[in-house]
Amino acid sequence: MSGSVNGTGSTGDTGRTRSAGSARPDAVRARVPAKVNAQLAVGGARPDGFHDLANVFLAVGLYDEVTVAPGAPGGGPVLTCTGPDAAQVPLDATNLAARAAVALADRHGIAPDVRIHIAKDIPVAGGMAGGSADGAAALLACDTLWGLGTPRDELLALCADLGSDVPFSLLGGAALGTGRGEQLTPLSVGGTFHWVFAVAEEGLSTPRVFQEFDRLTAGSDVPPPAADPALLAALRTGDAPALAKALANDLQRAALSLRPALRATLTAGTDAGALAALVSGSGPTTAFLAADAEAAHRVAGALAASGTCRTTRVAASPARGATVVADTADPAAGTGG
Ligand SMILES: C[C@](O)(CO)[C@H](O)COP(=O)(O)OP(=O)(O)OC[C@H]1O[C@@H](n2ccc(N)nc2=O)[C@H](O)[C@@H]1O
Ligand SMILES: Nc1ncnc2c1ncn2[C@@H]1O[C@H](COP(=O)(O)OP(=O)(O)OP(=O)(O)O)[C@@H](O)[C@H]1O
Repeated sequence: MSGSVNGTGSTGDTGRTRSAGSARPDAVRARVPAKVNAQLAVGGARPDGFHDLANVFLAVGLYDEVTVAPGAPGGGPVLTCTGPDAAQVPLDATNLAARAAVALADRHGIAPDVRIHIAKDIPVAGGMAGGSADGAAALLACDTLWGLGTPRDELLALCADLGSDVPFSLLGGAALGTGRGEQLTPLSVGGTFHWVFAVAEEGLSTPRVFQEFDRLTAGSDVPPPAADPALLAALRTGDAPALAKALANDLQRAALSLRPALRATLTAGTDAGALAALVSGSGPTTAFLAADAEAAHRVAGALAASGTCRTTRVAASPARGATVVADTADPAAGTGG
């Protein structure tokens, strides 16, 4: 699939365009992980429509790869995407990877003429920050392609403008997100956690799930969100059974209200021996913490056989944030996917 996006500053606006350096690579590929929310504490709706969060992000080893290469002058970002869910990925200006390229180019006064290929392995609209991941990866890859050397804190600020989950996709590892989730404090993780993800037949819209949260909590006192010290200690010590006890997602009730069938998936995973089961972020992907890698594969097999999900994935955490994995020196870094 491919699509053309005419981004800001891409239509021959030479007054704002400068050469961004000489020794630039022909193509740059960045790898970026999905996330699971070990804790998602949600406060009441703010005047701007967002919700304050205490969001304990954990990057998991399921990856998209975003490759960028110079595009036709004046053409703006042109997108292609491959992978099992590629048909659900928009290839126009709304794609977070295209928005990231345009935002970075605008910041530096250059033209966002770039070909962007997304090799998508993260489930789409699954509460695993797949679009956010592509935004962070495209930002990093374009920064390298264009030789800009944008400081890390500026990249993180650009990420925050793109979406609440995007800064964490750049950072990776584990972090507490406050504000709307974009203000990050890195957390230490003392071991490897093994997860199974059950991917649902159809995605859920994140704004729709927050709306349902508001509907379900209307008239009740929503306490200010706070990170659970027991959960942070479990992460720090790499204690899977303790983490299992502390996992919590305030959006779970809303996701289950919109998609009651997810209850059967959660039950199938715990019946199969998962230490804990919860909805991942806004869902509908469900996440299962397993005692070790072998147990994770057992739980995945049982979930697949249960008929309560479309597919299952096994992944470990923590994982590195968006990382450049290849540039022009690697001929495999082309955009053909
Ligand atoms: C559910 C999570 O994935 C948990 O990590 C995130 O909070 C969602 O992050 P995201 O997809 O990057 O969301 P954004 O693109 O920033 O916002 C999409 C929509 O989700 C709702 N939203 C998002 C984040 C937040 N803290 N409060 C909200 O109410 C708003 O309706 C917003 O318009
Ligand atoms: N690069 C992208 N990949 C996937 N979806 C994208 C992308 N850019 C924009 N979108 C749009 O974003 C919507 C949400 O997709 P995404 O995979 O990011 O959901 P999500 O994982 O539930 O997000 P989050 O966990 O951050 O709330 C999709 O339905 C799609 O229309």
